[in-house]
Amino acid sequence: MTINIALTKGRTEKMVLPLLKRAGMNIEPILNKGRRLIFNDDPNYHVILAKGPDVLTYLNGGAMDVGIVGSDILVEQRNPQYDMLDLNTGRCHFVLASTKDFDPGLARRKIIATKYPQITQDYFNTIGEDVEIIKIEGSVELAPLVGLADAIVDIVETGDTLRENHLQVYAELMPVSTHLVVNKLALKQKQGEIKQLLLQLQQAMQEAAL
Ligand SMILES: Nc1ncnc2c1ncn2[C@@H]1O[C@H](COP(=O)(O)OP(=O)(O)OP(=O)(O)O)[C@@H](O)[C@H]1O
Ligand SMILES: O=P(O)(O)OC[C@H]1O[C@H](OP(=O)(O)OP(=O)(O)O)[C@H](O)[C@@H]1O
Repeated sequence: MTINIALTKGRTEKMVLPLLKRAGMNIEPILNKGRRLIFNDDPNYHVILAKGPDVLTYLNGGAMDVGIVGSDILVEQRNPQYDMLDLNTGRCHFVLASTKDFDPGLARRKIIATKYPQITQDYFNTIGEDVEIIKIEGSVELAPLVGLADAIVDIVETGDTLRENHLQVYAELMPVSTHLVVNKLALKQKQGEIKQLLLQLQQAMQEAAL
């Protein structure tokens, strides 16, 4: 049976494709995709390219069997499917960051800007602090610089974006990496095929580490 895979397009796609190739998938059509979004060339694997948050929507709706998506999105959306494998790519982490003059002990209720309101709420619940959260869609680093927020919760990889915008880290939250998730029903119906894919990916990861 064909496995239907929803792959997060953009950054995740670029990082994961070499691993999928190593695992035996023909990634040429995706590399030369133009504006195509569906790849049915291989009878074993059909691949769609979607935005990260939508990858889970396709899985939850039963339209896709397998999703390849960042753990940031899995945590933010409270992923109800099976988280089967950490693909060990897309490694970065969440931080609380702000300008150098930010006072973490500020007496009033802080305003925090983020693309990830749930993760931010969870963090401040854990440390027992009540904050106002403003949802931002991108370039979150702008918010404390222009006075929209006191601080941000965002992803950091190299730290270049923080550095070049004169922001600093005040707390490290949690690590992030790309994961493979499987729709619960699909795992029952296509158990053999999905286990085989997991095995191939694990082997490919081991080879890549050598
Ligand atoms: N700086 C980073 N370094 C490594 N991985 C990252 C970084 N930023 C985000 N990621 C991971 O890559 C996934 C996709 O990144 P992101 O949401 O930035 O999309 P994108 O491909 O840049 O496209 P767009 O910003 O247009 O939505 C995230 O869900 C996260 O898991
Ligand atoms: O530590 P760095 O290596 O600089 O990476 C961190 C940046 O990468 C992500 O943004 P992205 O490039 O996805 O753009 P966005 O602001 O539109 O989300 C993240 O939100 C940071 O802004």
